[in-house]
Amino acid sequence: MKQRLTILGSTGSIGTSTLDVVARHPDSYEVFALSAATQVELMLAQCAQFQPRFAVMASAAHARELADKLQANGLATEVLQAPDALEQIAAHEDVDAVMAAIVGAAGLGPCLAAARAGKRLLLANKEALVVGGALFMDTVKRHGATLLPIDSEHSAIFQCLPEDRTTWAQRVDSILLTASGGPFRARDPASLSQITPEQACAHPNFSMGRKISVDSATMMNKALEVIEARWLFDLAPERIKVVIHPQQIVHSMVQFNDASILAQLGTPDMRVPIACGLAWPERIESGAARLDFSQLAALTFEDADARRFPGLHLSWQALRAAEGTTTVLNAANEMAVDAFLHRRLSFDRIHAVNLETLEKMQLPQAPGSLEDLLAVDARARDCARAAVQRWALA
Ligand SMILES: NC(=O)C1=CN([C@@H]2O[C@H](COP(=O)(O)OP(=O)(O)OC[C@H]3O[C@@H](n4cnc5c(N)ncnc54)[C@H](OP(=O)(O)O)[C@@H]3O)[C@@H](O)[C@H]2O)C=CC1
Ligand SMILES: CC(=O)[C@@H](O)[C@H](O)COP(=O)(O)O
Ligand SMILES: [Mn+2]
Repeated sequence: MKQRLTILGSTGSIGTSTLDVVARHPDSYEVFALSAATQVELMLAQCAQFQPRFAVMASAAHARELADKLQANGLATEVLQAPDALEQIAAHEDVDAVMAAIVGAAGLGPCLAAARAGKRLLLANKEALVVGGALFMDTVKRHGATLLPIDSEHSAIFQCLPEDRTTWAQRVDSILLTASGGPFRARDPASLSQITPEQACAHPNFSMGRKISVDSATMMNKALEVIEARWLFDLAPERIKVVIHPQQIVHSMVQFNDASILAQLGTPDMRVPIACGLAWPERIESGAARLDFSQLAALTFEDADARRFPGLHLSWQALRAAEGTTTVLNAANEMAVDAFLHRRLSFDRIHAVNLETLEKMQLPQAPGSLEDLLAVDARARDCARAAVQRWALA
């Protein structure tokens, strides 16, 4: 029986890598539904190749445009419109697994819908878990969903941890998330105000979407990954460490209480964690190049300089603060990065917007529901929008 897949965000970097792996295994996987925001032409091409039952677009206009093109090409895929349709294709009774590859908090609703339906949830969309936190993990557990990390560091940790989750806490001292340090790791911090979106999106090892690429450059990606790891592996923040490893051959490590360290290595190619998530506990061909140790110059490791990467430490700070603070941090960062990408804010002020939003946002009570979380997210975005305007003019 083939695994029937919904791919949320199929036209993005993770989405297209997922379809690359799926196309290598036509006897094991079939595409049930795809989703995108605005890329109609790419979605049309994906529908022609994989013939999904449904395709979802973010707006009525893009949905109509896709429907017309599908009809003109004699393709039977039915077009639906987000946001309701995203939850529909994530939870559909004819779906076995959902690849969560939408960028940002926008992916939280469909992720929770997949979890409530007890699906195999392949999570790349780290912001959904950063915002959802305890509610996300409780929903997975309560409905018997299977949550598999796709983020390369968290996939590495998952591959190194013992299968028996009940004994992790006693055997694991800490986990070490590796980080590239981004494209400006060795650059003079005084010159960061001049950085352009194109420079910030030039990641040293991976070709990724624009938002995560900027996050890697500020190391806010690693801050989000610390929060993601806290929830995925139920670890206290102080047991989650970060080490800069520019080559990104070691994708992260687990430090056990007998001083052993287990690590997962490989070429920096997202098709490896994607294949791992699709096939787990089996393994399938990912298409990634094999690591040739004779060609490896050196594997180096260094501390993350708090001066150069002030955003990284906001993760542990937010995890120790009032519940909902990580939702505020994520919302502020999404707004600041979007302003930077649209040239309304300089690169070196992304952190200032995040800091100011955290300082100004009051959290009277813990957000206990999705509605509460979305309300905190919306208020934080309003607060961050004002901070962007202030810092853009300063
Ligand atoms: N890229 C990578 O290597 C890695 C990515 N991740 C995580 O995976 C997620 C996806 O990243 P990536 O693939 O790089 O992102 P991209 O920006 O490349 O793709 C995002 C996808 O989501 C769609 N989308 C964007 N906004 C919305 C919205 N508001 N509602 C519905 N769909 C939307 C896009 O549609 P459209 O194409 O039409 O704009 C696209 O299909 C992120 O959370 C990222 O942090 C984690 C590890 C590595
Ligand atoms: C491929 C992946 O998982 C990204 O999160 C990438 O690792 C970015 O890494 P840095 O944030 O360490 O540059
Ligand atoms: Mn990562």
